[in-house]
Amino acid sequence: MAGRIEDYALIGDLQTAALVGRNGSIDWLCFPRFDSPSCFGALLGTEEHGRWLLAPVGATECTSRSYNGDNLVLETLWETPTGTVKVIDFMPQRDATPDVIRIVEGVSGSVEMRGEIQLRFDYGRVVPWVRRTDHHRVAVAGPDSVWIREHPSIRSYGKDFTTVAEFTVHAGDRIPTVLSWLPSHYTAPPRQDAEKSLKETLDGWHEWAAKIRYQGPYRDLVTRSMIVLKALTYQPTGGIVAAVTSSLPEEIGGVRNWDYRFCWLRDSTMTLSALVRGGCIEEAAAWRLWLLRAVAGDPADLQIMYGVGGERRLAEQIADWLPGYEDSTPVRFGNAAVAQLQLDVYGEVVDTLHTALQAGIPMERAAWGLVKALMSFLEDHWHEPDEGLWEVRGRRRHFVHSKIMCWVAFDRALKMAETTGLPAPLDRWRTIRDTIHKDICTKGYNSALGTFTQYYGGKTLDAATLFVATTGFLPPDDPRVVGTVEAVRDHLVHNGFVHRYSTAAADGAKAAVDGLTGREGAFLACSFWLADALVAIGREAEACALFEQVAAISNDLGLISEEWDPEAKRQLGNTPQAFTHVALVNTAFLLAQGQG
Ligand SMILES: OC[C@H]1O[C@H](O[C@H]2O[C@H](CO)[C@@H](O)[C@H](O)[C@H]2O)[C@H](O)[C@@H](O)[C@@H]1O
Repeated sequence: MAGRIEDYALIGDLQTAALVGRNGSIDWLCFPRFDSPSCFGALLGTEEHGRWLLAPVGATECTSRSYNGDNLVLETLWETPTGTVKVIDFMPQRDATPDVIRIVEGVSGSVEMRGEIQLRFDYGRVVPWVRRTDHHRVAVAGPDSVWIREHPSIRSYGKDFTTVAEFTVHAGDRIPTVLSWLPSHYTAPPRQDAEKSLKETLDGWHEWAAKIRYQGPYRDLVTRSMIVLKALTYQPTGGIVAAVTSSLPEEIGGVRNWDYRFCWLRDSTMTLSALVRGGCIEEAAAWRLWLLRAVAGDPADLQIMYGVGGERRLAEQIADWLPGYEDSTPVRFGNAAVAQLQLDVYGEVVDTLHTALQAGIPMERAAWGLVKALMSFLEDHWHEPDEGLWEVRGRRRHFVHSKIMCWVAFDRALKMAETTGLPAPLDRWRTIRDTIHKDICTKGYNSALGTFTQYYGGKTLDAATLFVATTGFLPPDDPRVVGTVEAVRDHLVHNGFVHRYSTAAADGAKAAVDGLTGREGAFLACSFWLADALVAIGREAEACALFEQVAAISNDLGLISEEWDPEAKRQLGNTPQAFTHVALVNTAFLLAQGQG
């Protein structure tokens, strides 16, 4: 059975990632890309769906674990009655093949170790044929092959479609196992020197993390979040995935299970802004090139998300052979939200291009051409109902947040045109910006309730309306802004955590606004957004207390998923999620500014 979501550690090579449990089991790994089918999928089922256990014989949980500094090299320690052992897990920067390397280090005494490698390709469905060569065990099925190279001191044998390894580690020993993926028609992968790879991996992360500039009281949290955001970046293209997992539930046992291994324009633009804020400029330049390639074509065909290579077809499928995380079904691969209209993404893209310009990345012609094409599309469509940033699966509505972000798109496009002198229909854009503003203030604000609402004419709330306080849409001391911040704080907070909206049916409707059954946890990014809004309206102390309370639920390694169950007190949803880590970084920077 899979562990709790917060039990998992992340290792990755900037093209894919693996999750390692506190019991020493790698329960999630997709080769060769983030969005490839898994070969270890126990996270969404049982060990029969693939995993790699490496732990002392009879051990359940480790004694402690940590990253070896500002990197993704995981060190898991077990203290046993006969001795102490450390397992060092990492994925080296990609060369010819993607690899996972596990080095067992004897710290004191001697410890009996056991490894169990159960490879199950195609999301746990395919049991490969395994054979032995001179130096490897090779597992092959269909397009995939995995090559396992063990240290000579490891005795391994096949049993019940599992490669079992048994060995003793003594103080001072370092015993590596290297697992590499190759397309199945290739011959053996190049031989990896595990210790050399470890040093290169540590050096690579050290060099990258040295760029991070944050001066404030939350250094460790911010640095870990920035490393997570970097790990979610697909290095060959600059695309950024929303999380490394699929179908970790937003409600245990519920249906709200989605695949996040894609590049949402919303999530990736927010990630970019956080990376730029933290001093990582190169990633912004790479992402902009990714964006220009991904969206090339008719602006009317712009999608709200793409594959890491810019792929457009991300069809949603149900994996009915997988029992799901703690029986949460259906398990989905692909994401039907790809076909939705979400008008906010225009604002997020243009806002991020504006942030990049302010950070010194010049606006070249192709990027400005994109801005103009986006604005031209938005001119004709801003007034339409859409599915909004929460990607509702109910009917389209005039979501207030979507409209605010349309206003942001025109506002930032104008700012860029004004500062660069680039050609633009300035008067027309100003007129539309002001028309949108008036539309929102007339139809999206409920004066009886004293707050902006979730959608035009409704009475329900939405934490995304907090953006009225932080985008410059209205001055922060405007009573409508203060009223909205207070309404969210008073009505969407449960046990100290902010829900994005209510999942109960309201406004006389039979179904919930999101069209889904069940409920969900508190959406963690929204708690940080509330903290940002509190800072905007001058309530720093309240913001700081909220930030610290929310940040405290990150796991022992500083990782956070999408949601939090405020009653069961456990993480929910896909992990680690860019949205949450981005929001944490932004709030930490904001609070540091106030304290500086
Ligand atoms: O709540 C229903 C929707 O949930 C997912 O979307 C959420 O995650 C996205 C990626 O982080 C984020 O951009 C979005 O704002 C969130 O609501 C799911 O991907 C959707 O298919 C689903 O309808």
